Amino acid sequence: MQDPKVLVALDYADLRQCMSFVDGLEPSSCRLKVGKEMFTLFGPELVKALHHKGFEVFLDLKFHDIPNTVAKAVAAAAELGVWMVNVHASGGRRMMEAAKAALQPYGDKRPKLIAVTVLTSMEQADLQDLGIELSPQQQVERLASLTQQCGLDGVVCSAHEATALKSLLGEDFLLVTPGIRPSGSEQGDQRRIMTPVEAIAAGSDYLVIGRPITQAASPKQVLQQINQELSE
Ligand SMILES: O=c1ccn([C@@H]2O[C@H](COP(=O)(O)O)[C@@H](O)[C@H]2O)c(=O)[nH]1
Repeated sequence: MQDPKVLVALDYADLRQCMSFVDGLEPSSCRLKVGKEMFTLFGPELVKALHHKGFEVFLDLKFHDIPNTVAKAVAAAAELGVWMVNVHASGGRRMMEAAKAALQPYGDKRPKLIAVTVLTSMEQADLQDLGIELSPQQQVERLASLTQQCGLDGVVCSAHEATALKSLLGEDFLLVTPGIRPSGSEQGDQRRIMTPVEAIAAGSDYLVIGRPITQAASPKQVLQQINQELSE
C-alpha cells in the first residue's frame, strides 16, 4: 500500500502491549497515531521507537495555546521527524499562522500541519453548552475555512462533514477523520461516526481508528479486514 489510509490510534496504557501489537504490523499497512495518553506516559522516546520500526507517526497532541507556545511546540514535533502534527483551529488565526511559519525552515521535510475543528465526540448540544448556536457542520465549515486561509494542510473533522468540505475547500485540503466505527463495533464516547468504507466514499483522506482495532481480540486481523474492504 503506497499511502495507507488507516491511522491507528495507539491509545495504550501498557507499552509492552502496544509494542507487541506494533511488532505484528507492516509500516505499509497503516500509520500510527500517538496521542496525549501515550505521549504523556512515554514521551518522545516512543515516537523514536516507532520511527525506528519504520512507521510514520501522526503526533496528535492538539496544541491549543498562545501563538508563541504553539509555534515552538510544532517546531519540536518537526525536530522529532513526525509525519503529521496538529493544533486546535479554535486557537485562532494568529496561532495557526505562527504554527505554519514555525515549520517553514523544515522545507520538504516538514510535518503535515492540520487543525482540529469540532471533536468527533461532540454533537449539537455540546456546542450549545459552549454558547455556540451553529450546527456541528456549520462550525466545522467555519473553522476549516479559517484553517485553509492560514495555509495549513487540512483539518480533523468527522466523515459527516467530508463531502461538503471537499466541495467548499477543494480536493487537496486534507480531511483526517476519527469517529470511524466498522459495523458492529461499539460507539463509545464518539458521536459523529461512520464506517471506514462510507468515510472514504464521503471524501475522507485518512481514517483514525483506535479502539475498534486495539481493543479487538485480534487487532491485526481487524486492521487487515478494514484494509481489504477499502481496497475492494
Ligand atoms: O475529533 C477528534 C480528534 C481526535 N480524536 C482521537 O482519535 C482517536 C479515536 O479513537 P477511537 O478509539 O477510534 O474512538 C482517539 O485517539 C482520539 O483522541 C477523536 O476521536 N476525535
